[in-house]
Amino acid sequence: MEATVSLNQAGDGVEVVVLLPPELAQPADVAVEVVGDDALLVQTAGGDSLQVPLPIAVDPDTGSVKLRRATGRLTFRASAAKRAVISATTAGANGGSGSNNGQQQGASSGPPPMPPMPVPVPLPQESPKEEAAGAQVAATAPTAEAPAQPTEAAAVAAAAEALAAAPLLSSSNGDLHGPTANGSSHGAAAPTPSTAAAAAPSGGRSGSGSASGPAAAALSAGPAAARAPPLSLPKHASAPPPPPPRSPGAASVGSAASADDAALYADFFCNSPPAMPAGARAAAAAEARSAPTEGLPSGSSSPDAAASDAPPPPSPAAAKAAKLADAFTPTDGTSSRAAGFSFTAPELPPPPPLPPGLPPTAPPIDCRYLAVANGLRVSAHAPTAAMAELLGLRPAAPSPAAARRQAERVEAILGKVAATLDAYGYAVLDNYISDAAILAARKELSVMEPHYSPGLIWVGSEAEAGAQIAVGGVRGDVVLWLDDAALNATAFVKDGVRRDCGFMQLQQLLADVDELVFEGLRPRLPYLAGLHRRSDAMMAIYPGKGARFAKHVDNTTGDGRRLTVLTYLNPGWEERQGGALRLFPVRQGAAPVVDVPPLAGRVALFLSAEVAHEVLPAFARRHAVTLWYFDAGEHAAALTAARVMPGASSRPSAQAAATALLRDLLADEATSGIEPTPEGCAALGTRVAALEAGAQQLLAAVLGLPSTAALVEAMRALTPDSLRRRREELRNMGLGTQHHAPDTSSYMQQEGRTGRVAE
Ligand SMILES: O=C(O)CCC(=O)C(=O)O
Ligand SMILES: [Fe+2]
Repeated sequence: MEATVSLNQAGDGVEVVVLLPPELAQPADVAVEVVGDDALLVQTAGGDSLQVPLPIAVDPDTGSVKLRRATGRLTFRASAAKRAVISATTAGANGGSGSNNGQQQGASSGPPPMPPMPVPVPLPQESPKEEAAGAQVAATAPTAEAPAQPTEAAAVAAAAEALAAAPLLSSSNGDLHGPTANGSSHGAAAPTPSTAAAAAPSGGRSGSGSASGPAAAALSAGPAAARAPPLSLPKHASAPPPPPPRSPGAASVGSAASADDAALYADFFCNSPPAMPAGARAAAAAEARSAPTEGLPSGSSSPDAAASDAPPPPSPAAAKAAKLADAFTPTDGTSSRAAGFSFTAPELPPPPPLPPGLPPTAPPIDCRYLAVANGLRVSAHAPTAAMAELLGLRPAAPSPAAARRQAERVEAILGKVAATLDAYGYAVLDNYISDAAILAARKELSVMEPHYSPGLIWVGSEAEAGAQIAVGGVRGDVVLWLDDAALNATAFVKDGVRRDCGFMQLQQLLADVDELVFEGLRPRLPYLAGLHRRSDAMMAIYPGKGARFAKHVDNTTGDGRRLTVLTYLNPGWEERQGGALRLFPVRQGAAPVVDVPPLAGRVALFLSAEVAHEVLPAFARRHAVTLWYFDAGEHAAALTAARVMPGASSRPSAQAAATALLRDLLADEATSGIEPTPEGCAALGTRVAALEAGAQQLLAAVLGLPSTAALVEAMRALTPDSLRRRREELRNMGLGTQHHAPDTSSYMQQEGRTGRVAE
């Protein structure tokens, strides 16, 4: 890449022309960030990067960058509000030559600026959210097409207008650092049966489930300032404005990048700090300093303190130690879990009512600002980024003022997410994963798609007893469990054929979600204080054709899962394609049904034991990643219970026989071998009576019967009607049934009974 730079006529903007590599397909592949106060960092998803020094100092929060795909042209503008500052700085920086001359100033190597070429380029079929990106950037600051808007109202209006116009844009004015400025090392989860055989784990990353490779660590080594003190959740004060009345039926959360939410953009991108007068800011800073900081690891400081005192950054070893300590120590909370891991499943308190003043449906929260950091880290995995680092092309840490603003902005977004989850029991985050990261992860997964298997549901009356079976009418997806070994594999073997694979981008995506949960939310919400690990990643594809997942609650038996987190990987998803996640919130005063379309980059969070949900029929291929985060105490109790399970029923043959029978018993009438006729029921009774004892024990436990004798008797007494009813119940899986096995994998492994395909 090459760049030239020139000041515009008014002196409040800079035009940067970057020649992009010809193979660059779309603007989503380019991330641009203001670094320090006077440089742009341009990075492609392929790992190329270029630092462009600017002839003027600018404010990273109020500048914007625009990219035209057709011409590979970038325009950088500083906001009108900053003009005075810019002029003054420019005068100093350029020896008083002034900035209104329009002449080329800080040109680096490369050809002269290209004239604008308004050649539209057709969008690719699966286009990422270009419209949203366009609106976003336009809302950030004035551009050549949208002149400076001095007031908040005007900025909001510009945002709304831009949403309608949606030019071809993609860029970011963002923060190099994620929510807490590091790659997470959490998520080293117990293995779960994986359908992919991880044939050749990569040596360099052995033993680590973390996605934070060396390059990522280098890129994300930011100020610890991003770690904010726990929030006292502003349930009333931060209430977003009520949404406009909606048509009856389920509320739909739409997208945070819609005109309805222009206020959010204004909040985060137009009028972000420093909006407070200097005096008020100082007072707020003093107040923040005196505020209690419990929950913070020792040695960390508030954003303000970090910014003004600029403490030296901790050594990498110290930072790693602090992070590990933080990861495994509950950071807050009043229950016994705060002191360690209790071994009794904690009772969740009854859900509180929705605080007054909040809209019945939680508005989606725009997290693009955080996604910028994610996008940059994704590209950091490429070797060229490491090379840039070595050559000193990477910018130094941002200035203290810029770091403080970044931390404040991150804090505001995370605070909003925590407050929303707290108030509603669910939250929807938009644009948390960048388009580039989504596309990259999908590409990595595409090689595995033939190896997804039908999703299983867990049936059983207790956490420790039951079976996993596939019942298409209940759950129509196919899934691929990716554990640490699979995520680190470089090849897999299936049917004797070896194929290369690699999941760097996916690992980064998972690390970003882990970071959100463990470092963004756990310290802020007492009932998440005990989160200690998460499940393996469950990749799911609903193949279209109306595939769905019936209504259910994820954790009804105290299996340890506290938070369910879904990430959607569907560029260009349209509402008419269905496939919305339908939530059934239970908070008094909240909308009882909320539909969440599976838009790319969207992350939906909800409390696993509280919020029933289903996937509405999907009429296009729908990709999702599901992660469950475990509460340490409840999880330990569930694992202990699984370990003391009696022996006979745990034999593989017993499990297989019970599963086969259950599948027949509960499957669609069309696909089951058991007819709902008197003859069919009689045959069933005979079949159950002939099963091995272990299988009978399992079935009895699954169906909630006290003994194997009771099971045989119940099966003999089954009538066509009661069989139909039982099937119907399962299809409308309600609160009494869970569909995922509790994480008993350590037990399963001891017994050598993992479901792993070892080829
Ligand atoms: O994909 C979704 O939106 C939800 C899937 C789900 O409920 C589950 O896997 O438990
Ligand atoms: Fe679920």
